[in-house]
Amino acid sequence: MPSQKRILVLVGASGSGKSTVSDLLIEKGIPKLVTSTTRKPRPGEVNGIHYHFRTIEQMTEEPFIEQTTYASNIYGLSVKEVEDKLGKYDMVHVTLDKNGAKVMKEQFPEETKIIFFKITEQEMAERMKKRGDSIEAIEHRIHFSRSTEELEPVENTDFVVSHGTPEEILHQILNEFAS
Ligand SMILES: Nc1nc2c(ncn2[C@@H]2O[C@H](COP(=O)(O)OP(=O)(O)O)[C@@H](O)[C@H]2O)c(=O)[nH]1
Ligand SMILES: Nc1ncnc2c1ncn2[C@@H]1O[C@H](COP(=O)(O)OP(=O)(O)O)[C@@H](O)[C@H]1O
Repeated sequence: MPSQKRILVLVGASGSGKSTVSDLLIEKGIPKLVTSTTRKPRPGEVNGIHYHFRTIEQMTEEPFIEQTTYASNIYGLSVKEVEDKLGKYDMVHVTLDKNGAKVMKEQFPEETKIIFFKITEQEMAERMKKRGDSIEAIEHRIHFSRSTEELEPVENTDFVVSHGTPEEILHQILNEFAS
């Protein structure tokens, strides 16, 4: 029998709107798989809600489905997070880079739906500026996304979102996957 469970994987460059849409999905009752990172919290980010903020040592202390290094920080999705939330809910979402999306498609081929947030380099810079990122952080991220072709859709993308307000994008996603 086909699995009824769904994992919506949000992928896109820095500033493409993943976190904004993630917050709206949570409001709609579609919980987030909270990943772990060694990155420092941004203003307003809460430990356990936006990320589990960890030291490098702590990233070796539990099993992970996958880990990636992105712009000099380590990120990872723990086995516990997936087991706990997928056990409780039919649909969850998670924000990952392209490496993480690939692993999820391999590990959970039936459940995983990859949603790619398309954005131009100019929009990316403007959005990060609006979010309050420093010039150094913006330049570092842009350089990184050029070198990793992050602005190009990832392999096995199921759905591409590009234009619209965060609310419009939310509705596109719900129409596609929550009906
Ligand atoms: N593979 C993988 N990627 C992650 C994980 N957690 C977050 N990411 C991705 O890491 C990248 C950097 O995230 P973040 O530092 O929050 O920066 P942002 O994209 O500017 O919001 C984004 O592409 C996230 O989707 C994870 O556990 N595994
Ligand atoms: N669809 C959108 N249109 C215009 N601005 C947006 C949109 N989505 C997000 N933003 C703004 O762009 C900035 C970066 O968004 P964010 O969700 O933090 O991106 P990401 O998580 O992909 O790095 C924020 O200031 C946010 O308010």
